[in-house]
Amino acid sequence: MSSAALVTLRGVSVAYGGHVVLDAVDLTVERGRIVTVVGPNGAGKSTLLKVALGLILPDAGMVERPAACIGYVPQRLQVERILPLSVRRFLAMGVGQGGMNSVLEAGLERVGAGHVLGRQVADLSGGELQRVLLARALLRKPDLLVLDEPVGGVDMAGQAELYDLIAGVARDEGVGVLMVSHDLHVVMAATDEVVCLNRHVCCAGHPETVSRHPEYLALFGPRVAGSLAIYTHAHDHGHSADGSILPLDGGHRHGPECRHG
Ligand SMILES: Nc1ncnc2c1ncn2[C@@H]1O[C@H](COP(=O)(O)OP(=O)(O)OP(=O)(O)O)[C@@H](O)[C@H]1O
Repeated sequence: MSSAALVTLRGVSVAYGGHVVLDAVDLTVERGRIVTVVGPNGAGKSTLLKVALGLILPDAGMVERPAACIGYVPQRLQVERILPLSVRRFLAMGVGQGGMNSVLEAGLERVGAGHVLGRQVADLSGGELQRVLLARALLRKPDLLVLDEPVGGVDMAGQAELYDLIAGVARDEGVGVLMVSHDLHVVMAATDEVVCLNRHVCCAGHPETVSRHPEYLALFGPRVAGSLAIYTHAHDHGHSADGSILPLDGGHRHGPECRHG
């Protein structure tokens, strides 16, 4: 495993009741890199993220997770709708010590949701909730962000803003990002590597290369795939010529509060 790796999966397989949903999957997320997993419904994308997070143990293969702190935005939040829980409290629970109002407010401002601090989580719109979840993940100051369709329910302008924010966090703070997305058009512009998953890894690599791969074309069709190239652009994430990136200092720390500094 490279010294910049935050999480590495090798030969990971998962089956539910004898039904294989992940088959010999390899994946690495390095510091400062954005890896986006695409694939049809039921392809195993969320399962893959949960394996990377350690929430599901694989039936075969291995997972190494040297990331010190992980921020996770799940696909769906299981909030008890009748449980009174303010956004302020919800964010404070996520960051533990140091959850001062001003810090929480700044965290919300960053994702364009400064106005919801005093609201109840249950009353948020879908797009507002996604922004709050992203703010909560970022407030932890993670070195690895795991995002399962992070902009679901967010309007188009907001989606582009949030993907820009995610790209900035990777570029400027060296955070590694593992993300699932259906927003293929938008996501291509904020991705270093695309992993096309359909139980197994069909193809993986630079967005433009993947968008021309026969297996990718077979899955998504030439119409979707053809339009992707328009949205791809080169990245300047400060990688060295051989693609290697800054090494990560070790340490393995989980739990609600992993804010550094
Ligand atoms: N706990 C579980 N028990 C049994 N089957 C499961 C379980 N979780 C997921 N599955 C099945 O595993 C397969 C992969 O599910 P997963 O949620 O990983 O797919 P996905 O690619 O994220 O799908 P989507 O794009 O629809 O969110 C699906 O067929 C799903 O029904």
